[in-house]
Amino acid sequence: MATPKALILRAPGTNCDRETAFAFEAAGGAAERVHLNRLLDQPQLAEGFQILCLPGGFSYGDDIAAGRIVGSLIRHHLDEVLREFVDAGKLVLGICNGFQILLKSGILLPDAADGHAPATLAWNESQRFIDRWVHLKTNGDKCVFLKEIEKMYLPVAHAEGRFVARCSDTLKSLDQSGQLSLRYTDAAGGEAAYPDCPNGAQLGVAGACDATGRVFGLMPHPERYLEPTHHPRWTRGEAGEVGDGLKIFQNAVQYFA
Ligand SMILES: NC(=O)CC[C@H](N)C(=O)O
Repeated sequence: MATPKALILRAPGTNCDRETAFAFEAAGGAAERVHLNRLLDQPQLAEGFQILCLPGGFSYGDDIAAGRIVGSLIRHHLDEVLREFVDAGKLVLGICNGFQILLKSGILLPDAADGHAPATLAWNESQRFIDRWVHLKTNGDKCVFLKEIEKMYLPVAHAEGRFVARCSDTLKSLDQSGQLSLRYTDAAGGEAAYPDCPNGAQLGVAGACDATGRVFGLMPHPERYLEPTHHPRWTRGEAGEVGDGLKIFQNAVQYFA
């Protein structure tokens, strides 16, 4: 098949779109940055892409709540197009602000029958923006982006990253269905307390996927660790031969091989 193409959706305040396009290209794909207004104007543009990626940043200044404004625009104007995109077997990835948008739009976890979202990303328990590197482990094999990944070391940078489910039953059912696919750990791979879990997320959830495993959102930034020199202690020989984040983009591109 031709080289898979990723649509990198940017909005006012997005600031990781170039790095994310670079990551898809480094993984062997093609990428195009498309402004949200263009997609609102011409939703059929999405048809020419196999992957939709919502990159990190502060879309609309994180006003109201991080991801809320783009999430609402998607809900009201692009819901059908994105549902068709997913139903066609394509992939959707949301990184940090993108994960916030995916949850707030209802694209990742559809609203319950009463119209409420099953989960959200709330303010960090510390009430502060946290910028640090974290240890992660995958949970189950549902998520296509995490294929053959067991653990990763990646940076986080967010203020609203605390994964909270609506109630304990919802949390349990998401867990049982394997959708809570990425978790913070301590350096030894065990359960993470603050600051290994930077935000107080329930069950240490750092990333979650939809029921198909083809829509995935995560708080850490895989596009910030593609090359060994991105590692904070690479001069001490602590980096691997490739950055841990690259595999996520490779999995997405190779999904269409
Ligand atoms: N790095 C980002 O994407 C920023 C995330 C988000 N705007 C927050 O601070 O919660």
